[in-house]
Amino acid sequence: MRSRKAVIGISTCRTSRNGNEYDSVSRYYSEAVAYVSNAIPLGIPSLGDKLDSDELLEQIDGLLFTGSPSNVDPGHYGGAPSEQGTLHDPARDATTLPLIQKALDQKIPFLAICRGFQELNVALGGTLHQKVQDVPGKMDHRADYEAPIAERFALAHEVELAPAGILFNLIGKSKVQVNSVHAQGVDRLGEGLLAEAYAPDGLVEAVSVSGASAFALAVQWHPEWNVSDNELSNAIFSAFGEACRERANRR
Ligand SMILES: N[C@@H](CCC(=O)NCCCC(=O)O)C(=O)O
Repeated sequence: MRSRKAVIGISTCRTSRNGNEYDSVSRYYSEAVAYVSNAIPLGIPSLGDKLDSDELLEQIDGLLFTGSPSNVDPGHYGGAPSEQGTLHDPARDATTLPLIQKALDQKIPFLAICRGFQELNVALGGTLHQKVQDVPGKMDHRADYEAPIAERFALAHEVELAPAGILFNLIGKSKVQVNSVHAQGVDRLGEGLLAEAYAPDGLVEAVSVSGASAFALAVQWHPEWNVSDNELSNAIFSAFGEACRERANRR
């Protein structure tokens, strides 16, 4: 019997333009899912508790939680109120934070990237530095938003992969270069999260979920960018796609 392609739900960001509101996702995530994970990408509207997530999760084989310029509202982790003018996305928070816990409970494979990595940490009770660059001893992990996108997502610093971790086992290397487009970062790790990679300043840059029954990996950097030209990025989306395909062919 022909093996069925997996369907992978992708988080969306609520954005406003010309008085209208959109649920949007960057094409780089959709393309990485379609071309490297070899799956069907499907945007999940940020409908919060109006989304029938139980019904949705019965019809998909994996979840991708994407990056976003917006910040997780610090109210979700007991953080101080954000600086005036900070971009938030309450519709996205209300959709992804409960969905992450359901994915873990229902053993649905997921990959979380940048904001998605931070959402996983918060969903499991962890906290965030709101401005990593202002934390003594930490690097500035931001990118220049005025620069062309290829510069914004260029490789920026090294990360060290945890020995015998998921990422190390994917490529058999202990150090790799990654891009860096974030101002927030993990402060206290959420319950059950295992550090998979560290930046030179000690910031946790990737995690997995201890005892997870399905693929559950989150990275602070952007493997969807130049996914085919980067060994680790390609391995991440390939392994994620395989995990989702296995679920698809069990369903
Ligand atoms: N806003 C958070 C999360 C950062 C993040 O997801 N960056 C990727 C942005 C991609 C894009 O510009 O579309 C933080 O600053 O840490």
